[in-house]
Amino acid sequence: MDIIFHHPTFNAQQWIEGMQQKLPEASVRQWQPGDNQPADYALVWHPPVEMLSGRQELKGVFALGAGVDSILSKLQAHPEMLPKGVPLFRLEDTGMALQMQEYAVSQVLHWFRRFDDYQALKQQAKWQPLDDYHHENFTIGVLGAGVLGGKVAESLAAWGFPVRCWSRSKKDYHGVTSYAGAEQLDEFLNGTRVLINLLPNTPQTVGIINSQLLNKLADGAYVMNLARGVHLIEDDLLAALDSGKVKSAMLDVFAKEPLPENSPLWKHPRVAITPHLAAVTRPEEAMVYIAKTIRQIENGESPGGQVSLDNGY
Ligand SMILES: NC(=O)C1=CN([C@@H]2O[C@H](COP(=O)(O)OP(=O)(O)OC[C@H]3O[C@@H](n4cnc5c(N)ncnc54)[C@H](OP(=O)(O)O)[C@@H]3O)[C@@H](O)[C@H]2O)C=CC1
Ligand SMILES: O=C(O)C(=O)CO
Repeated sequence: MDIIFHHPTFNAQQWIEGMQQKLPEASVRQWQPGDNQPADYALVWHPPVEMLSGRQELKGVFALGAGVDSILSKLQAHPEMLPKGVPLFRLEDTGMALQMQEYAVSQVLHWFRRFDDYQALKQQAKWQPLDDYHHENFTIGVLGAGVLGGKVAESLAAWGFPVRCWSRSKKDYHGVTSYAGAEQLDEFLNGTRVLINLLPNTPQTVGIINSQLLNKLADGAYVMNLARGVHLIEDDLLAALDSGKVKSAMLDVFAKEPLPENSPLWKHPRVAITPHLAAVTRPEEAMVYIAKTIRQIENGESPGGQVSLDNGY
């Protein structure tokens, strides 16, 4: 079995040795330009077109992340990159759900306990107890209720918040009210105080967090974007912050990354920023998952994690 690997920043040696150890029968190599020797599987992130083009012999391509938008958009321009019938897999959880839970829970508690307000008061050397917020007025809405969104929603429900989620199909997550489809989006938004985005980037979800949507949230809402920058119209968020409709935002992803130095988001006192690291690929967990999936394919089983090219995620 031959496996080729390409990632612009990961330590290739670590991946080659790790995969080799998990699949001793495999021969794993870092793909180099000009290498068109046969391969059974490809592990990739931002793959060059020529790495995958015409490789009809592949039994599977593994994206080394959860979101496959960058690969799918490249495929639009270069359909030959994924020969017909070759399945594309992505990482399902592999340690990312826990990271997303840590990120979301810590920030929700930060807002709920009004640490943002106390930080602002501290700047003015003001000792001033504020009114408590109450769980019943702190409804959390998670846009996108898949592998990551579902777990984030459940972890917040465990803290006693009313939690709802929105997805294409109905869900049955513990302590979480499920809304599904475009026809239930308004109902989902109505009363949502904290909006957390964990949708995939698809033609249906681009620009979904815009002024129309923000205006449907509860007054003084909070917005957390953990999915993709293109989901959020940054100017609309800034307008909603300035009008007071949105009280604060925590953003991990941006329309342009790295976020340009002249972006007004950097200086906004009620916007917090992290550089796209809400959940990163954990090599060990990812390799265990990929090796397990390869074994399932080799045994003629149908593994999970296959991307639907029709749905775009
Ligand atoms: N900031 C970061 O560091 C990271 C960001 N991400 C981002 O998080 C995203 C989510 O990951 P993951 O949870 O694994 O993805 P999943 O595919 O498991 O979940 C996607 C969810 O979105 C829902 N959805 C998709 N399209 C629509 C639509 N048009 N209307 C309503 N709901 C929709 C799906 O509904 P249904 O369940 O019904 O299909 C599903 O619940 C990734 O695509 C990636 O962009 C991921 C990792 C790290
Ligand atoms: O896995 C993903 O989709 C990511 O965004 C990782 O940073």
